[in-house]
Amino acid sequence: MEKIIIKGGHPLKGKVVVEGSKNAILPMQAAAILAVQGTVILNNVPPVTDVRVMDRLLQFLNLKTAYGEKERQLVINGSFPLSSEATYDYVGKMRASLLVMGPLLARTGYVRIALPGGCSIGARPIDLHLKGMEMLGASIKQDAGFIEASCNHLVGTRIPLDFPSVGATENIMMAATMAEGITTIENAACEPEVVELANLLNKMGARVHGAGSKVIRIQGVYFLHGAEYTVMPDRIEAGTFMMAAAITNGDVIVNGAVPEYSASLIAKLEEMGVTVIKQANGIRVLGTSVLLPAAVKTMPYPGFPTDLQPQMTVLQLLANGTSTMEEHVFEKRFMHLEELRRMNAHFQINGAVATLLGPSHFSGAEVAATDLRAGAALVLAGLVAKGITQVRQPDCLDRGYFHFYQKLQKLGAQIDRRDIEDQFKLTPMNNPG
Ligand SMILES: CC(=O)N[C@H]1[C@@H](OP(=O)(O)OP(=O)(O)OC[C@H]2O[C@@H](n3ccc(=O)[nH]c3=O)[C@H](O)[C@@H]2O)O[C@H](CO)[C@@H](O)[C@@H]1O
Ligand SMILES: C=C(OP(=O)(O)O)C(=O)O
Repeated sequence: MEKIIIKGGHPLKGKVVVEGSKNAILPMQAAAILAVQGTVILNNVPPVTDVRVMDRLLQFLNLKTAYGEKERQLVINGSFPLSSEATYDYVGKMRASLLVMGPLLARTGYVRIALPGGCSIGARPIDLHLKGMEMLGASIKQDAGFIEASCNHLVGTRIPLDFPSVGATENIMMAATMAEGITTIENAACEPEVVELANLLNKMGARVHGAGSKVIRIQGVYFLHGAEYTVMPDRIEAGTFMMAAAITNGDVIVNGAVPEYSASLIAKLEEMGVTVIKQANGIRVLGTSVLLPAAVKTMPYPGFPTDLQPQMTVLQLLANGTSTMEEHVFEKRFMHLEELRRMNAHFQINGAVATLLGPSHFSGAEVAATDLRAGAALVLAGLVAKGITQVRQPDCLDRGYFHFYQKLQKLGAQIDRRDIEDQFKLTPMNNPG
């Protein structure tokens, strides 16, 4: 069984380079479905698992994809007749597979996609995606674990979202690029990754206006073509390293981190006594021996990102006093805290609010990563824990971090990833003895 093993107590020092944003790349890969001519070339694409799963799904749909001549370059050619079915093999592995729905519907008029289930951070319904497709004129059927959407052609309309869902905004935006007339998405998600997708779509010939604001207006066009795009740096990876520097009382330059995208995190770090210096190509973070408590609420952008919530709770647990974390995006995103309890964390959870009773003195323990960011939080805790921490299910981290432990090693962390034999094995039921 693979584990990440960490010996805590080493301040991080040096420079780390941030990869391209996973959450920007995934919808861009899906957007390549819309290009009936030419290729979509994406630069700054790390080979994290989620990107590879989306790549396999595109191949399954009959797009031709390849890593390009340049490092971290992905080339996608969708100018072939496409298949329109995404099976549970893909959707079950990664919820973002749902992002092929809008583009496939726009391009082929039909899509059959397995229903994504809930996951370890929440139920994650897809009603807003479906409502958007329906309002554009698709008829939706649900049967045998699949959603089927079909249309003669899509027609632009006004689509108010009950919640500024990132995925629904992206899916509807992609579907609307080739709809007849104008689509207006109201209460749209304002995340930088949505802006990135709009920029790529516009390079492909779409007419998307207002991305990054609450109202996005899409004027439909007849067809989209290939384009080349360099993806923005991953603000969640950047934030994770900024917090790793802060908790270890380190001094780290996070190269590629964009202050504007990390503004809510920077504000909280400064409130907690951490020094944050904005530089030309990144952000330098200098830790402190005493972290101050803080109250944090996750919110859609530009609020504090839910994808940095588990990592932030580690800082709050270490702070000198009581902090609170309110999770307003996903209803089950405190599972990492139960794992941190094994490491001596003290907290109470009441619905969406976690009260973090600092200062916790972490002691190394064996813990399990329940999802990507939970895994990152456990590794961060391991960096400051007394003794050895072992994090099970490290493949969760591979979904969105490339060379995570190697980058920490380079910054001076005592960390490794090893295959350790499982001592507990049951004989299969059908083969007793
Ligand atoms: C691949 C990707 O970009 N993933 C990000 C994306 O996920 P994702 O796009 O899935 O997140 P959403 O913004 O859609 O979800 C936010 C909230 O809206 C709810 N909801 C969403 C859709 C819907 O049809 N109905 C509904 O109720 C969800 O259950 C959740 O409670 O944004 C999240 C919020 O910033 C991030 O944590 C994820 O890392
Ligand atoms: C929740 C995340 O991703 P996804 O939406 O793909 O599950 C994440 O990146 O933290």
